[in-house]
Amino acid sequence: MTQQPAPSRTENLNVTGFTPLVTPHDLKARHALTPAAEGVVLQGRQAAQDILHGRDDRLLVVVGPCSIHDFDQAVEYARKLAVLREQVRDTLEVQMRVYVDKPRTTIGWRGFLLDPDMDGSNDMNRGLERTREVMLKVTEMGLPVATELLDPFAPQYLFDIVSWACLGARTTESQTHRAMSSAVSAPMGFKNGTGGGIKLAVDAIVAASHPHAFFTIDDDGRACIVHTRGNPDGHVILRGGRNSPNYTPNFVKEAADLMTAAGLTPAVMVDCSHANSGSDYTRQNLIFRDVLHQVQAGTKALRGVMLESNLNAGKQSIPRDITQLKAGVSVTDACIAWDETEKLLSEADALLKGR
Ligand SMILES: O=C[C@H](O)[C@H](O)COP(=O)(O)O
Ligand SMILES: C=C(OP(=O)(O)O)C(=O)O
Repeated sequence: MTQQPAPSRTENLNVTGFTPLVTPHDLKARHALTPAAEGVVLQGRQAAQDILHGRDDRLLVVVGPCSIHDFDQAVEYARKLAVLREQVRDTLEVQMRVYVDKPRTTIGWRGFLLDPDMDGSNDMNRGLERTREVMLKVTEMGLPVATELLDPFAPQYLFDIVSWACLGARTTESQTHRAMSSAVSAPMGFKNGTGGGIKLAVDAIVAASHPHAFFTIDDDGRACIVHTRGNPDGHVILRGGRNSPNYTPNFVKEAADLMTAAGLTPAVMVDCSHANSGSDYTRQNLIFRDVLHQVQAGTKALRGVMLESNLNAGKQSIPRDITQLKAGVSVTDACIAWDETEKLLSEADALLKGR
């Protein structure tokens, strides 16, 4: 039940209501991590850590929809990706983008976690429930879950299921998000800023690798101070900037050099979408192939690649009547289709086997 704020002349002037949220404990009790799912989470984290620290020379591939908006379609995608993951596992560690909390340039739909009914009702209790269910389902198929860390309380509800996480271009410089990253149990990628700044991503990795204390909630939903150890598994994600893409060898070297200068093991992932593709999904394959050639040429710092992919290609705007949505098509950034995804990952596998 949403409650109106108490009348005051100085606070809550722009607040229209407070709705209680389920506690992390209750949600996890209803949708518990099974031993099989826990095994997948731990193996996914270990594989990503080994790749990022150079103990495993496979390529970490974070691939999947720009955003999840339909439970069944996400599961259908995961079913296909789980099969492909097994086929290419000698050369690629494939993890699925299960992105549910979307940062926006200005305004727009905020994702399955915050508005699962896509109608502005913002039923976040249902969003938490459905997100936990979909993440568990994907993991139980043997597929590690990769996601973006955005809402400050969301990790308490979901991150026991996450194998890899990242800070997006709009939050890499945020103190709150850097401190939150220091608590995350999974390896974390840090995107360069929307302006193209790579140094700020390296600064974020350094910040997140140190202990912090910050405001959050505990498992019982009580406000608390959390004290963290620091996250030792940070890496840079090059996603392009306002003025140019940044997937080419000179930018990969710049990122690696900045990491080395900061005392970090150089570890770089290239995002084939966003400003690297100029948001044109038909260009993702060009960037992906360029990354493969850099890896093949021996660029050790290049350890990962990200693709935005869905069942079907392109994107659609969200219609007023959501029953009119086209199945398997992104409602945020445009994605490559499943067939192209399968082709690109198989091609990468064949190429890297020949190394
Ligand atoms: O990946 C998604 C988008 O690039 C990011 O969330 C910003 O989206 P917007 O510019 O459509 O708001
Ligand atoms: C929002 C995303 O990317 P970026 O932060 O690079 O815009 C994303 O990967 O979904």
